[in-house]
Amino acid sequence: MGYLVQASQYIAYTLVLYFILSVIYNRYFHPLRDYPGPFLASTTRLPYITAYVQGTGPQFVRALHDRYGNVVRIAPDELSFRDVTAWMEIYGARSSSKPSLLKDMRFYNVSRNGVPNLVVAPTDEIHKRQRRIISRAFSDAALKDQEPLLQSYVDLFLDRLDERAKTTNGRVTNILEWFHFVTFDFMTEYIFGESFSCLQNCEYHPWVRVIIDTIKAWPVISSAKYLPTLAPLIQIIALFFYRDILRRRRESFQLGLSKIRKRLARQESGHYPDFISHVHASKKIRELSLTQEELDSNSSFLVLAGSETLSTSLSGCTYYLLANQDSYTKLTNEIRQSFSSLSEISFAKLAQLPYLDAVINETFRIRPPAPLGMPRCVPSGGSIISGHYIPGGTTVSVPHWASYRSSHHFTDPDEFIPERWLRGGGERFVNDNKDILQPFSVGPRNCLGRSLALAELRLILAKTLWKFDMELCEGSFGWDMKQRAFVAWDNTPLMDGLSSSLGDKGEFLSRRDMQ
Ligand code: HEM
Repeated sequence: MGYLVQASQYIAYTLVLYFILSVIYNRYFHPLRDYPGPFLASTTRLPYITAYVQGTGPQFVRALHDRYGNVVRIAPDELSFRDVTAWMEIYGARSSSKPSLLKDMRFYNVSRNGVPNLVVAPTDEIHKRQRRIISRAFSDAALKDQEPLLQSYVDLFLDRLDERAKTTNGRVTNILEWFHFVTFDFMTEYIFGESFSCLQNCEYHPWVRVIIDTIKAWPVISSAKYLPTLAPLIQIIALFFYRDILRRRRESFQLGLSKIRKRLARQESGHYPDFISHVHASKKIRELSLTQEELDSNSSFLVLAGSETLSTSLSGCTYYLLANQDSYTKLTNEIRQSFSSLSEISFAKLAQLPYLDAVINETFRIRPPAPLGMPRCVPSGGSIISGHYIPGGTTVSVPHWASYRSSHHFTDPDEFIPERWLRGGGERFVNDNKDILQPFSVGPRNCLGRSLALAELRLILAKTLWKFDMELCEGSFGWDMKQRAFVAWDNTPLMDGLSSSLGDKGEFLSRRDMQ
């Protein structure tokens, strides 16, 4: 017994000594010692991790930039850059002699089967091969094929909302859920060849639910990688708090596998070419193929990447429009004056509505779907970023939310003002640094679904605003301030119990009087 007590004392002393020595090293001897940053964040990961786990990472990084300037040390081995030039220097393509900056895998997670999908492809070679195949399913030509499928889901979404509005006498609970239903239904049909029928059943499919729930477990999984000495302890805590989510995640991955295999067993797609038909077509090109395991890990990732980001953007757009009546009136006028029936609304025509795009851009700025910086590792030999020499091994990023909410880049950064994106939008905004806004990132690993995302956002938003009048219920004002941000926003009311979340108290809808 005494031996055990003595042993644990030694372990505790060793850990304390290790901690003190690493603090001294990080502050006075580390290659990043001269970069500005607060003492604690520069010497330990704890402030960063605490903010990340609490869902306040973006605010943490913004506060540090506001205090220390455009380059700040947010953790002992990590710098955050708030400069336009840093976008290309960190994420841009580099010459063949200079390898690109790889992703910091402490932040990212591989899929359940352990096989890297596109977003975590470990080398440029694997990434390039996977991207060439998968990009065929998200090309401009593919977008044309996607339109009728998406239109049919958006029409079902409107019908369902209409029924709901009538049966609840003009009140619908939680519009966010409905955005989840339509975006996940479309994406599961496109990727798996069959939808999970959330709209049909007016409820979440368990697969969709677990994908959304898992978002808040990510920081805890990452913490174990950031703090390897505490990893066993963190894993025990994670198992305790997230046991149910982790179990459901295992099951949902299996369901994803069975869906994709079922689709593969069918040679033909349904009415429209889907993801698998594009992947099959690429097999005709020599040396282009995905292994079965790569296909498995990519398909689940694509559904998440193509749905959660969109429901976040749609709920953000809806909230900011309803909280800013001027913008809401301008946009509904633009849409209702441009189309005399729902069936006229198309991808091509929507791309010509300037105020609609201004609203979408302003929502990306004020509430980017990916709120944090996407961290990259500087290769050995170092790199020049924003005019500074950055030693190899440093993690670097441009933080979306913190950069877009900076008064260094935008006039009245916390105000929702779509006019700043319009040509001739006003003297006030001539100095806005618009190039800093890169919600889809830049370079060879930028978002593959950008065109689909924009088309889908325009279509769902425009059709909804054309058909319905909407108003925000009293309790939903300030919804945006109450959301936690992890790798994505944790904006599901049921999950985090924020009863004042958008729509949770009955957010809108009276049917627009069309007759
Ligand atoms: C508003 C909507 C969206 C936003 C803001 C967004 C944003 C992003 C960002 C910032 C990245 C880079 C991630 C990183 O550097 O680690 C990314 C990657 C990616 N996104 Fe999106 N995304 C959106 C919608 C979509 C859609 C609809 C799809 C379609 C499935 C999609 C598919 C992808 C893929 C496949 C990647 C990985 C690309 C690669 O690594 O080569 N995204 N997205």
